[in-house]
Amino acid sequence: MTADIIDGKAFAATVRGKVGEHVARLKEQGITPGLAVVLVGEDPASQVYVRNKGKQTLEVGMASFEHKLDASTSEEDLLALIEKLNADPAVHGILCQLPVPDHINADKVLAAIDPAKDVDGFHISNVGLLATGQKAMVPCTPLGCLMMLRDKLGSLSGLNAVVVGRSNIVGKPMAQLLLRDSATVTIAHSRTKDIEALCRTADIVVAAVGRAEMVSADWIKPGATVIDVGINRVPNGEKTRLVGDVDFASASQVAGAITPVPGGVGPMTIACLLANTVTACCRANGLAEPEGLTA
Ligand SMILES: Nc1nc(=O)c2c([nH]1)NC[C@@H]1CN(c3ccc(C(=O)N[C@@H](CCC(=O)O)C(=O)O)cc3)C=[N+]21
Repeated sequence: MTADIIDGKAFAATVRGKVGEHVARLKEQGITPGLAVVLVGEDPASQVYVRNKGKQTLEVGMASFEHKLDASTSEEDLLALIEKLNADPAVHGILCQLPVPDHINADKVLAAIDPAKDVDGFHISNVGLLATGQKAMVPCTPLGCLMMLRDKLGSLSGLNAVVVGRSNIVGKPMAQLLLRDSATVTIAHSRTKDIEALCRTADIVVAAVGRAEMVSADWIKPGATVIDVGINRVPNGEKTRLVGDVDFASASQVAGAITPVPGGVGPMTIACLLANTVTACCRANGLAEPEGLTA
């Protein structure tokens, strides 16, 4: 059997289409959603992201505010910029690219962002709201994964889900979202005993460990749905290529459905960032939330 390939690129285009329609409606009322992205230094993964994001923000009709700061920028100056963006009524979403340089405390930066403008969903207020089942801003990557899972499987109720990876950005919020959809959720990580056997019990595997091609066919239950969050650049002759945390060639022989890298979760992450910005804008203006774009 070979798996269905979940086309994240096409799915993301559909999400962006919906975002664009909402933006057009907001503009008729004199409101233009605005997204501010702050990038400190020159992390290569972040640069890829910023490049794609800036283009797509404008394509859906939103305002884009990019702040590229030198790697030597002080924490104080960064916090001052965030305060300015918090107070700016044209800015509905603020994202500070992670990682930030070592001399800046990332937790402090995330805590400074107005939770209502926190389109990354990383502020502890939003983390707590999500964990307690209240209205939150939901992190973009897990939100994109959830949209693809719901689209593929319909209901997730009662399914066994294993999330490989326990990061604050992906693993933990992904587990919260799966739990909210009534899946039976296990979070696996580097200390998990017999991780392969555990994964083989899963109807849904979400791989978010940051290790190239770690999850192979013998980790996968036949017919399972596999979501690959990994973005790993590996040598490929003279050049490099992008691979996920899943060994796609082998896993796709066993899985029922699988996301590719590139073209899977990555494009959905950016689409969900745009979706979150529209959601934040609607909430800020006391308007109904955009349908089909929230968790
Ligand atoms: N505060 C914050 N929030 C983030 O969400 C965040 C961040 N910081 N820092 C960096 C990482 C990285 N990230 C990516 C998102 C999409 C692609 C993406 O679109 N990837 C394409 C491939 C791009 C290529 O060809 O290189 C794909 O998977 O198809 C990549 C990387 C978001 N991040």
